[in-house]
Amino acid sequence: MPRVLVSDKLSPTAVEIFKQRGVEVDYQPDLGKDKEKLLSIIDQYDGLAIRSATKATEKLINSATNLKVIGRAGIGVDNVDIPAASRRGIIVMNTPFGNSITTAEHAIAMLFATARQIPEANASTHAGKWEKNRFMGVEITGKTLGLIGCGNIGSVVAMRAIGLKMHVAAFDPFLSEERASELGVEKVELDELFAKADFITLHTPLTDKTRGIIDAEAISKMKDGVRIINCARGGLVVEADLVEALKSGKVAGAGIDVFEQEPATENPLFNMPNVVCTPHLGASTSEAQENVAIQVAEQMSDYLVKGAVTNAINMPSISAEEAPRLKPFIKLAEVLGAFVGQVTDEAIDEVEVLFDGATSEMNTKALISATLAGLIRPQVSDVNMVSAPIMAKERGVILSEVKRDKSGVFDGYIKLTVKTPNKTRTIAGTVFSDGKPRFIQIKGINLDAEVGEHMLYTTNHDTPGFIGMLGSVCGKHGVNIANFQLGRNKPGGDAIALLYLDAPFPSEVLKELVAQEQVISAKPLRFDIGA
Ligand SMILES: NC(=O)c1ccc[n+]([C@@H]2O[C@H](COP(=O)([O-])OP(=O)(O)OC[C@H]3O[C@@H](n4cnc5c(N)ncnc54)[C@H](O)[C@@H]3O)[C@@H](O)[C@H]2O)c1
Ligand SMILES: O=C(O)[C@H](O)COP(=O)(O)O
Repeated sequence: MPRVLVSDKLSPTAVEIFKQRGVEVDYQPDLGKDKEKLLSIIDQYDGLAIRSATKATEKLINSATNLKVIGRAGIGVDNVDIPAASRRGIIVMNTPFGNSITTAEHAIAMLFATARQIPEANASTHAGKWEKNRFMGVEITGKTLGLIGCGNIGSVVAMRAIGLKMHVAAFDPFLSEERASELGVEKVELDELFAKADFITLHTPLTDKTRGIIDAEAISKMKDGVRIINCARGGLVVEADLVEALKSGKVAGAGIDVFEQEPATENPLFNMPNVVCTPHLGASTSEAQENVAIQVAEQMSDYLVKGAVTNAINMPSISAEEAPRLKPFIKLAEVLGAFVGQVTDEAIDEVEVLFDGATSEMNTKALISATLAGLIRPQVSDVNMVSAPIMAKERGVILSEVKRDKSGVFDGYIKLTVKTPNKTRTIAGTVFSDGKPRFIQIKGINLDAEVGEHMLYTTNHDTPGFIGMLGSVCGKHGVNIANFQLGRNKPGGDAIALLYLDAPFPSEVLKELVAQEQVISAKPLRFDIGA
């Protein structure tokens, strides 16, 4: 039974779902803060469920020798070293929608809080001061909200702000004009947003492009008395620059939920006038926490138990419905890759995967990942569908995908073409009704070969006596042949043989075989044909 560690606080519903779906679960909600303890036990788990407190660093990931999936109950995955996870073949999944409304509402709450200085007025009133003249606010009706990042959360913020009679100017390089007009926002460039916004709210991920997007220079382009809200990620706003702008009065207020360093127990923004701070509470409502906990537990269980992939950052999705149908084709794609990977001993320049007929309607991204995994595994054993595309890219492999309508007798098949500096190799295969992969063409030569764990592939001259010679060499050394497939391009031309064996082909027999005049090459192959 797969084992999952929950190392941050999650709704108890998640634990129930894991159990119901056949996953053993270890709920240790404070472990995320105890790096050393987490490091010492992480190798015991197949899955790790986290929020933002657990830092899935390269060190942790490299110690997680059994880990297959990291599930983030929330949106931001900047606390996970995704390249490190991908290199180790670990899927990273998040829950991209479960807390978006809640977070958008927090941003709107910050908008009001900074417009009317509600936290300070509240504290003053509780202190019995009745400072009615001290807290003069601003209306938000008719004001311009500058929205940086108009994705899931930004869009909800925009809709709420429009409902509050604000004008919304949005900067998001990936926002189309159609989507902008559908939302009723004005699509603008960043400098235009800075120039016209009375309030600015951030809703982008933290990336190299967005880090420090609000710094002293950006602030200098803003209206005097602007108010800035950050409920996305610490690091988007340069805190030291914001402090200076608040001191000078250029910025009239700020609502900050996320900080450069978290947990933020000390920060120059603390106790500044009209700076409203919350401890990364954007997603903290009972509704959102229930949503993300249920979703992450379902997604992780589906992956660990059924192989379904949903909302993965580093792997194409495979729905629970398509997983059973796709599984034999994933196996096919892997064995096609594995065949070429085992007969190739030089660098791979180009890979083309052709999907014919029914296979072209399938999840070809997942099938390509599986093909690449099979192709690379003979060189790098620790590779899977997650890490293979990255490894191929790192090695400069040019990848192309071709889809075409049914073109032959098979409902659908996959054909792999691999180019190396000196050779182009092709192999095609399909899945028969028994759910097992078959090789149907090698080097353009048709055949119908069942795929076995142990095989022998030979290329030879098409001359009489080859079959007898091969049979007698095998027989002499006790090599039992379960199945034997032959093919040739033309009489007397290039021929191939593919033998399905009961055991690995002995290396000493291989020497005897390749010494035969008719044999051009002989290569023992091994395929993982397990479930
Ligand atoms: N405070 C919290 O508790 C909390 C809760 C949930 C999410 N978040 C954070 O909110 C952020 C946004 O979440 P989302 O669900 O809306 O993500 P999303 O992916 O749906 O939207 C992000 C948007 O940012 C845009 N973007 C990317 N680079 C940009 C750039 N350089 N300039 C402008 N826009 C850019 C993208 O095109 C996208 O539309 C994430 O970083 C997430 O971690 C915080
Ligand atoms: O990215 C997110 O989903 C938020 O930052 C929420 O973080 P949390 O799960 O730690 O509250």
